[in-house]
Amino acid sequence: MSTVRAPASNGSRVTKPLPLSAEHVTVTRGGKALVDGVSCSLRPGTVTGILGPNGAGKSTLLHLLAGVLPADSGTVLLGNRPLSRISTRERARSIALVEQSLPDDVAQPVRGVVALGRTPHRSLFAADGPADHAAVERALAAAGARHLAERLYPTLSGGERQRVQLARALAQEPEVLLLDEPTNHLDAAAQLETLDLLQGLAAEGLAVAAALHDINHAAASCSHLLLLHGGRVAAAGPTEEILTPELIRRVYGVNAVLLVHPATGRPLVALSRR
Ligand SMILES: Nc1ncnc2c1ncn2[C@@H]1O[C@H](COP(=O)(O)OP(=O)(O)OP(=O)(O)O)[C@@H](O)[C@H]1O
Repeated sequence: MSTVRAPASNGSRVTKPLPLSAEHVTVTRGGKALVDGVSCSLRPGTVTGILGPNGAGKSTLLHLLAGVLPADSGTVLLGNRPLSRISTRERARSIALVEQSLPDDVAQPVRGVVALGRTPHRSLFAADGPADHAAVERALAAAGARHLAERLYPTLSGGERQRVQLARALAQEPEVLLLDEPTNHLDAAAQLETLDLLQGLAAEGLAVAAALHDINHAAASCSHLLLLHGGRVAAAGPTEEILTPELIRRVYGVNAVLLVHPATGRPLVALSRR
């Protein structure tokens, strides 16, 4: 992937990025709370790792934060405005979501798929303008997908589709980037590149949150963690303050030894069943 070019690098954003926060949000299905009274805040300049075992509520929380799933109770706020009172189009100019399951029925060349990210910035029937083309090229480069631009999307591998969906989200030029398991499908080098990209985007002012299964990916690259367990917040805060063997044992039911990565100085977790 090439050097990060932040979505704001064209100078088009003049307003200060806004935090996205959830206040006591709950979603219930069939009498079960999938997300149960969760409060959290994603601040500009941070990368929050959303962790938790299978079924903990990570994807559901991301959908709530993206505004694609309404809460049964509680509120999601962009700045101080409830997301429920912001139009879909305006919301899509501020918040981008990269889903866990990647669409496979998009019979378009990759550049066209990435250009879908420009939809909220264009008037209804207008063609893409020079600013749209530039944003698409920047996004392709940042996501390491420029070499795929002429390919037909359905012919791509899972990892290649992952990069393209990330590029589509970047082309949206969001203030808040939400990702559901963004390192899924990716090889080791591409995983690290993606995590670096997320840190780079945060450094340039975005609020980034990613649901992750790899605790070491989160420990290495997230400034903040939100651990979910049974739909509730088990712990939240700066990574180095809250990541402890006790917390990992409580949430995942496995033993952990907390080390320091010899090359990066970041926390490194060695897991074992006993
Ligand atoms: N529409 C639904 N109706 C009933 N239960 C649902 C529905 N959608 C999700 N669930 C359940 O809600 C819980 C939380 O799901 P969610 O996908 O948010 O978890 P997750 O932490 O992202 O899991 P994973 O790590 O496996 O992707 C799971 O137990 C899931 O089976």
